[in-house]
Amino acid sequence: MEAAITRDESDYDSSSSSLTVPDSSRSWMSNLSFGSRRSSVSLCSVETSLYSSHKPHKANQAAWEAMKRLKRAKGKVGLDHFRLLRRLGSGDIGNVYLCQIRNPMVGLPQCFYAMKVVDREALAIRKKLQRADMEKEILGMLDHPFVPTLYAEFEASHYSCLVMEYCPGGDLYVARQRQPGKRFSISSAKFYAAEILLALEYLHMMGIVYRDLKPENVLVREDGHIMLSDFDLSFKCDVVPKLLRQKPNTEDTENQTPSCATPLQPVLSCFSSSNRKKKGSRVTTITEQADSVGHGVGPELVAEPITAKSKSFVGTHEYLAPEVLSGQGHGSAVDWWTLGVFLYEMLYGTTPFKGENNEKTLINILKQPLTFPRIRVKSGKELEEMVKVEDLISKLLVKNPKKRMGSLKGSVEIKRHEFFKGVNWALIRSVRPPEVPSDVHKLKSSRAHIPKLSKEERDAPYQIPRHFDYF
Ligand SMILES: Nc1ncnc2c1ncn2[C@@H]1O[C@H](COP(=O)(O)OP(=O)(O)OP(=O)(O)O)[C@@H](O)[C@H]1O
Repeated sequence: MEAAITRDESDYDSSSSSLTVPDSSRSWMSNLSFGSRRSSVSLCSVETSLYSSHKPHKANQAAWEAMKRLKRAKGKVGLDHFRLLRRLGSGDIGNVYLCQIRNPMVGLPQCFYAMKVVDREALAIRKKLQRADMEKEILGMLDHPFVPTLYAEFEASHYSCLVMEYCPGGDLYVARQRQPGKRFSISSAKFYAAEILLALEYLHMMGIVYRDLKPENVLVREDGHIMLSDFDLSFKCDVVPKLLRQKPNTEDTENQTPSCATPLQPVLSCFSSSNRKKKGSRVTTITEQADSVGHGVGPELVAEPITAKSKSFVGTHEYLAPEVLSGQGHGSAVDWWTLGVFLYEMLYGTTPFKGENNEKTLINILKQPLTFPRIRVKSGKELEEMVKVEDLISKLLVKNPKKRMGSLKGSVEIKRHEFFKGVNWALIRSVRPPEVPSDVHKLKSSRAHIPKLSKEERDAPYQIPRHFDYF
């Protein structure tokens, strides 16, 4: 139960405290609550939207098809076209609602969407508008099975609305509470960590440093696979893919000295050509292609924004990397640190440097050596797996970012670790996940469980004045 802090010095333009709250009255959409769990806060910079209507990964999805048809029929999508069903959650910058298209498309199933609604005026007062704009810009660029699809975006009055893929399975923080001893099994933790690793790999290739990995931000989709959410703390940078030549059969990635070959020309792409030309999206390869070179002995493709630097103090206390705390500048290696903290929390039910209070947690992150609690294992096989995962976590939680696993060659180094041996990276999205949300069918067939908003709110939500209670 921890709130996060933010100080901002480089990629964002304001140094205002993240916990400053305007004294204001707003409508239903601003009815935000704070501090339900560990939350994260910061500010970020505005750039033009890269929203793309070309989403190859969603080509056969009914929700995407319905949205395309709606756009074709109406010309422009707006709030009037949606029926809001209930609030799914709220965070530091907005509320998220479950919604449906008002008039279902003939021949298509009625689909659910998640609509994130941000009060632009309120955020401007709190100097957090740029965070919302950054999130919108980043979401518009994404097209990957483990990150959200932005189906539509529009403004309504002073609200900004993002219509995204809906995840009915909740988040991994809640899922962890359901596990025996509030800990995931090693195989479940491996599955989730592997999918997150692929999502981070994709983001890094797109020049996006995520910065806010924590179980609360890993949502579970209808099919049980994961979706990273919440991109308002992310930052964008340029990244140029490189081919690293390496000696054959070099298993120990830490001791390799890569030599940089000529930067790879951006010729392979799973992204739209319009995106490719824009700042921050010069990376041009697909995950599977990176996989295939990552396991061979030939040159390795590396698309890691190694030189990207930010000095913003952002994230969630227990997940902050040492270099974020020291304020000397941080880059994509923060995501590999957070992957280590995430794996630790999944397996041990707590984070590795948690102190009695936030201040002590931060000191521990900087000074305390990593230790692992003893947990009972049921078999020799499990013990073996435990040894491997602890080795991986130790390599991810190296305090010096330059020596951290992944900092040099990105995800390929981590994917090759013994713990992930046997993971079929290219086909992981076809593997049966540890849990598949069981109530999805109930949710679909029984509308009685869903609506929580009054008719008045649903019909004209932004006109209803309500108390503004951020905290
Ligand atoms: N696509 C989705 N499907 C289902 N629920 C979602 C979805 N997106 C967000 N939520 C729910 O809404 C909550 C708030 O969303 P989100 O974290 O994006 O808001 P935020 O204001 O950016 O939060 P933060 O304070 O962490 O930055 C989430 O914790 C989650 O429970």
